[in-house]
Amino acid sequence: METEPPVRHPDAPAPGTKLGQHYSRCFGCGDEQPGGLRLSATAGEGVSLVAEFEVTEAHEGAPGLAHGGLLACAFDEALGGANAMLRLPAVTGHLQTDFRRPVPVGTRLHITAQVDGVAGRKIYSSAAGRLNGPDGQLALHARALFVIVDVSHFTTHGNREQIAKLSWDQAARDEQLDFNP
Ligand SMILES: CCCCCCCCCC(=O)SCCNC(=O)CCNC(=O)[C@H](O)C(C)(C)COP(=O)(O)OP(=O)(O)OC[C@H]1O[C@@H](n2cnc3c(N)ncnc32)[C@H](O)[C@@H]1OP(=O)(O)O
Repeated sequence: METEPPVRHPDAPAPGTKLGQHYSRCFGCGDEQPGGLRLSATAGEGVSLVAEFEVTEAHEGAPGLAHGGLLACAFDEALGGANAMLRLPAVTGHLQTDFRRPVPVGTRLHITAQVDGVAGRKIYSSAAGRLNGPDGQLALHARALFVIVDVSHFTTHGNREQIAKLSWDQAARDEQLDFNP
């Protein structure tokens, strides 16, 4: 697949900027979602971000170990967040996760996510997850394809009332995402 290098949007949040939750009920980042991951993300260099979340008992699969599906969710969220550097609304088309090491409850999972290339509406991304910090043991690796969509994707298929409550302009002022409700 021929891709173009991703181009960081001139209005993308500066490296080091903490990205706010894009929707308070988002399972990945929202603070009003019981048992949610509450993943916090920071803009990285280029078209990338760094994200972290703490694995709790709410995220267990086997006793004391994270559920793989929830870990994949964290990667979906982090990889989706990297699209903020392009400032293009996009949804996950394909997500592939390699689970290399178990992730115990109490781990702070450190994720680096980046956009690798763009081909038309297709955004190709990858991410790595390490245990308890950027120098920790590699536990997961993921690749994803996001497809750029019009905002009408969300208003047509989603909850229009909830979407109307989102303050898109305020979000933009706060340098948060103004898409992917
Ligand atoms: C800080 C946080 C920031 C925000 C984080 C958000 C994280 C969460 C992100 C999500 O979880 S989004 C929710 C999960 N994803 C979805 O619900 C998407 C459901 N799927 C769809 O709505 C449609 O299938 C989709 C919009 C993805 C594509 O439909 P379209 O009719 O618009 O496009 P089309 O099917 O023509 O595909 C466009 C291109 O993408 C390709 N494509 C689409 N899906 C693909 C797929 N699954 N695998 C490979 N290629 C795929 C397709 O082949 C085509 O390639 P070409 O341009 O080369 O012809």
